[in-house]
Amino acid sequence: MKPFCRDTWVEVDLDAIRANVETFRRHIPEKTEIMAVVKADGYGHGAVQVGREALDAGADSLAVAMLDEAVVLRDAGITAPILVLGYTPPESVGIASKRQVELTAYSEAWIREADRLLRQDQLEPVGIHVKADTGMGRLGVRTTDELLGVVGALEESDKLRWSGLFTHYACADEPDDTHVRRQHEMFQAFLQALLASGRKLPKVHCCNTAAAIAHPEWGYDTIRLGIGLYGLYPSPYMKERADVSLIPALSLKTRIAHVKVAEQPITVSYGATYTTEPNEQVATLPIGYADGYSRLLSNRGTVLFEGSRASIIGRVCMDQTMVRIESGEAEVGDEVVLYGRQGEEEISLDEVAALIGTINYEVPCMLNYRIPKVYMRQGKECGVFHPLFK
Ligand SMILES: Cc1ncc(COP(=O)(O)O)cc1O
Repeated sequence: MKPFCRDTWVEVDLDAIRANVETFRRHIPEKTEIMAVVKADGYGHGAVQVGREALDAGADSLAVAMLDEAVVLRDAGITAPILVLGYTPPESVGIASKRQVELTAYSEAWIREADRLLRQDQLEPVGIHVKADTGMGRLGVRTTDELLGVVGALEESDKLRWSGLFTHYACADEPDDTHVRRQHEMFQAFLQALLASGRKLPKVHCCNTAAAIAHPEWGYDTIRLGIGLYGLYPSPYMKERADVSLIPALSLKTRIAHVKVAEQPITVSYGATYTTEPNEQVATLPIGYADGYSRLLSNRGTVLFEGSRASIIGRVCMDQTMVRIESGEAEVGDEVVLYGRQGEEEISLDEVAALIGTINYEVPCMLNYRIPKVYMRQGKECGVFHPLFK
């Protein structure tokens, strides 16, 4: 008995996750570790399941965006090092201490407040990765003086351990490498300033997927592997370079809920924006924009039925989508692929992203709590997780 009642599901191929980790393991220097980035519920693939698979496949640590995501991983029994990449309010530092999760910091005031709270509550020390803003314009120290001030404040605290130093590249996935090289030079200058001050460096990291592909020699102590872990390339340019061969891990599937043949023309969906030709086969699929399947695909997207494309007709609804079956006889219960492969055909996340005017990162992240995740290994189901029932 399936643990879910609507025949729409995400399928995650854990063999692909494993293969992608192994691909990057071979691509980067032997001394460089892999930090698997599983924020945003594993880019929509399931943070716990993907995190476990990545660690088992050779990743050394995990990274998330916020402390809450780290707590979910700890509650699931994951004991590997976890770094929170984003901002954590200082009043939450006690949770990081109790769950032994490392945090990102870049402000002296934050360091001093976090130190005060940890001392006040007599809690265990917390590992801190100092972030440098070398050109992302998001979080981080921007000058050597700021950096030395933050590191100095950490050294004065016996409740905060200086565990890392990192930066994030804004344009590593672009053909023109001027910006990323300028960022890397600035990061190297920060490292030199710290060494010149007589300090030993903690764990140093700067590479996201794109930088890891294009500049594996910049790996330092670890890369932060996000989109590549899921078998997706950071940009069309990076896909063309093809320095590494990645296997997409996610498919989105459903089963036909209703079929009709419109002998006479009928209009389809809200706004009656589509009128059928005589005798068109119209199938209704139990998925809509409330699942994170974009309404921008209305009258534009396609799905796969019996290995062929079927066009989305009319507007994508909150819970349902209609398609025109172009070949074959559709029946209720027949499987349809919305993202992924069926036979020789494939609807990639890159294609869907281009259709709706975004990047491949966003497409799986949009899929939400209403869609259960089915995990596959060697072509067989090995687990199901339904956020609705957790
Ligand atoms: C700070 C930080 N680091 C790393 C990543 C992963 O990037 P990719 O998904 O492009 O690999 C994201 C991020 O926000």
